[in-house]
Amino acid sequence: MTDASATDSNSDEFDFEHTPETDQSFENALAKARDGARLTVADGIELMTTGTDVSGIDPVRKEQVLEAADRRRAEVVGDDVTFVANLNNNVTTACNTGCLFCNFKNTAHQFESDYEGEHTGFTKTPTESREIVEEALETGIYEVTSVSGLHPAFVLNEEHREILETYDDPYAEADYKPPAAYDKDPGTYVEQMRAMSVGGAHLHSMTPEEAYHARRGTNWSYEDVYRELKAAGLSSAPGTAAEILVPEVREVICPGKIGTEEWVEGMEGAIAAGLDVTATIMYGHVENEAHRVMHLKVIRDLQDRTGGITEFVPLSFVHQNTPLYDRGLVTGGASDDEDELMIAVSRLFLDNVENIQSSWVKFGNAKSLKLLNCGANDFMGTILSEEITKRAGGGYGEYRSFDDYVAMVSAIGRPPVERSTDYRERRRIDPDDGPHGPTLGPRADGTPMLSDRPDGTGSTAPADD
Ligand SMILES: C[S@@+](CC[C@H](N)C(=O)[O-])C[C@H]1O[C@@H](n2cnc3c(N)ncnc32)[C@H](O)[C@@H]1O
Ligand SMILES: Nc1c(NC[C@H](O)[C@H](O)[C@H](O)CO)[nH]c(=O)[nH]c1=O
Ligand SMILES: N[C@@H](Cc1ccc(O)cc1)C(=O)O
Ligand code: SF4
Repeated sequence: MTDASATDSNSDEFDFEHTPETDQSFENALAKARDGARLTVADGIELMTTGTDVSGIDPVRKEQVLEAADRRRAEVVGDDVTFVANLNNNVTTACNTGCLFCNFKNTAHQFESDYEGEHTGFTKTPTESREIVEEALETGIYEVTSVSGLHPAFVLNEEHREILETYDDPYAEADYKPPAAYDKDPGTYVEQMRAMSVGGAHLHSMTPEEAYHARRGTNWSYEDVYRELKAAGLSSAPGTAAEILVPEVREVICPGKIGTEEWVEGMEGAIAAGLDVTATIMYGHVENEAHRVMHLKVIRDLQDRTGGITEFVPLSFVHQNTPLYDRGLVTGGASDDEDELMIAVSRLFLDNVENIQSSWVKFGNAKSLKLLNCGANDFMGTILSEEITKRAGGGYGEYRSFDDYVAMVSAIGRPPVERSTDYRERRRIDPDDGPHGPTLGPRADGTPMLSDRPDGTGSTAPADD
């Protein structure tokens, strides 16, 4: 068996049980993919590696996989390229979980009132979150995505706080410290949900990891927690915190995070509470292709059981400023070939998930457009602000206007389509009838976004590539 692993990491060091080796042949796997047959994990590994019988990525085979995925995309969702008018609002960077791929967080002790050093993190009160959303609503956005660090003062509600305060040593036992210990109070999760679900905006928030934090130290079910959040204004939940849903990889990159089974339990709880969810994979670090496909299997099984996943988002690891890179555990992120195959095999393997996203914040304009021809059909959203990728060293900017979107999508000959978060509402945009602005939200009247940004940057996307 040759080394078919293409990941730019020192993965030999990890001595993983799962390696990209199969008894299947690439040709068989490709034939099954072309026929629309359900793929096994072995099939997926063959496609992801372009065959475990060859070393590295075979360019001819890669094109065959991409073509099969592009064709499947056209059959399943047609040619439309969808995107959403949204705002990203991260509430706090305080977090003690210590994931080694993450440079978004700042350890929470730095936020304590008596801390004397400097740090670059932030916490927003519910009132501040509301003001940020209110201001963004004026640009026509109709979705707020909010993911945050697990601040020790964050609790679901006052009842949760009372339970945590009964512990002898709440910080050691349940990562809880009262707001009085900190410079700034993030309030409760319920208060933040109420604050951000203003003006008819769709609130997309509370990853399974955040939901875990919102029930820590209690025996509450994920479903009950998500019900409470939904009653406070939550509309759907992001399936991040997934990273790679294989225990031997999580042990290396995020030993402090919930495990694979608990992530699945969290997602099922959200769906049982009546929320749509998304699902993600964060790849291109220490994992190999077998892990990537095993992850896809976890997602496909979850979708078979629930039908609750609206989209799948492959997030390519941004390595520059992360502990994984600093400590020499990886030497870079995924290659272009790996990004293309990740999107294509997601499309082919996830036969029960309609929408596959190409994320410009991770790939930049040129590559994310290419990926729309490798199996992806969704092109993310305007976001207006971005901290996670930026702090990790990503350089593709923090927003795209509708004019940017229409220009980019038209340039590859596909129809630009504005969508709601749940994909139920759609509007095809006439590229010749500009300037373009969102129309689906309560305050979205078609006025172009970002024409009067306070920093004067206007609506031009950064020239990233
Ligand atoms: C930063 S966390 C915030 C929400 C919450 N703390 C959690 O972990 O679910 C959101 C996601 O960002 C992604 N992320 C973090 N650092 C990244 C990096 N360097 N490259 C790519 N994605 C990253 C991970 O997939 C992570 O689950
Ligand atoms: N809403 C989407 C985002 N938002 C930005 C993220 O919250 C985040 O900052 C970053 O992606 C961290 O991994 N990003 C997407 O890639 N896709 C979305 O739909
Ligand atoms: N990792 C990102 C990206 C993302 C957000 C929302 C999604 O539905 C999908 C992906 C986040 O946690 O915010
Ligand atoms: S990924 Fe989330 S949980 Fe992990 S350190 Fe970053 S903010 Fe904290």
